Amino acid sequence: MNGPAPAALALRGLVKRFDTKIAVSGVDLDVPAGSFYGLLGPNGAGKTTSLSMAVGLLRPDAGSAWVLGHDVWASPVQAKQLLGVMPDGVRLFDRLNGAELLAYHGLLRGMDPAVVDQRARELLDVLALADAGRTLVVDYSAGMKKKIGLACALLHSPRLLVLDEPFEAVDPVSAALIRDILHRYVTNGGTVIFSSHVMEVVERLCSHVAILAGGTIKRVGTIDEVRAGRSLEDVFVEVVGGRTATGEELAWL
Ligand SMILES: Nc1ncnc2c1ncn2[C@@H]1O[C@H](COP(=O)(O)OP(=O)(O)OP(=O)(O)O)[C@@H](O)[C@H]1O
Repeated sequence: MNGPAPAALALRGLVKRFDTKIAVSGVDLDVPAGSFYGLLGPNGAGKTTSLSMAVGLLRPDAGSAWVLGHDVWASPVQAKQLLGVMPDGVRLFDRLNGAELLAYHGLLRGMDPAVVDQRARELLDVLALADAGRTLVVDYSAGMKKKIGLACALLHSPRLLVLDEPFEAVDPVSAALIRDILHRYVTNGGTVIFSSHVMEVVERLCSHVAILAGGTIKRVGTIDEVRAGRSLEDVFVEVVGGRTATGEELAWL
């Protein structure tokens, strides 16, 4: 291939409107291959909407998304082969147990059943889900659902992982486990982008960060570029704009 290697994920002019609400209003982003990318933003910033459009789960009103040079909407099969996704909320076939869910994912992707079986066992073991045995995913705790979602995203060994709030509702031990797995994945050449509200997680893990607020990217770059000698939290609060209680409110409380 000539020219520079394509970004692992490139977003151009993504727009999404829900009725009168403009959730995302022109998001451009380049996630370099091999980066660990944090997408920070307050509640309602448009993180889930942007990531859903980026991976082919939600059709944009305008704009486009490419995964390693493949247009997600024009060439979905090529793009999705390279992509592992952990969506927000529970979009899992949850009337299956963990092993069945992974088998189902693997077979949907056309993987060799023996490979699926071996990888599923390893993933359940590493993510400490093997003990859940025949428990249905619907009966998993919130943290266990995050972990089985991550296992589904990793099963086919994708080049790019897109994770919506992977650390939410996860206990510290499981969070450390997920961090280790993602760190190893990036060290071995993978690329991760994940959304979060948690500065420390992003500051600790990520090489790059984008701050999204009100449906647009407000800051973007390497962690050091965005921090510019300050804490990420200070930059975030400045960008997003804080609201402080004056003491007048909630006087009845
Ligand atoms: N299906 C929908 N219908 C109507 N409005 C929606 C829909 N999905 C999202 N929105 C609105 O779009 C905006 C962005 O939502 P989004 O879920 O992308 O934010 P977010 O940054 O992921 O927030 P959070 O951190 O709280 O998960 C919000 O105002 C939300 O109410």
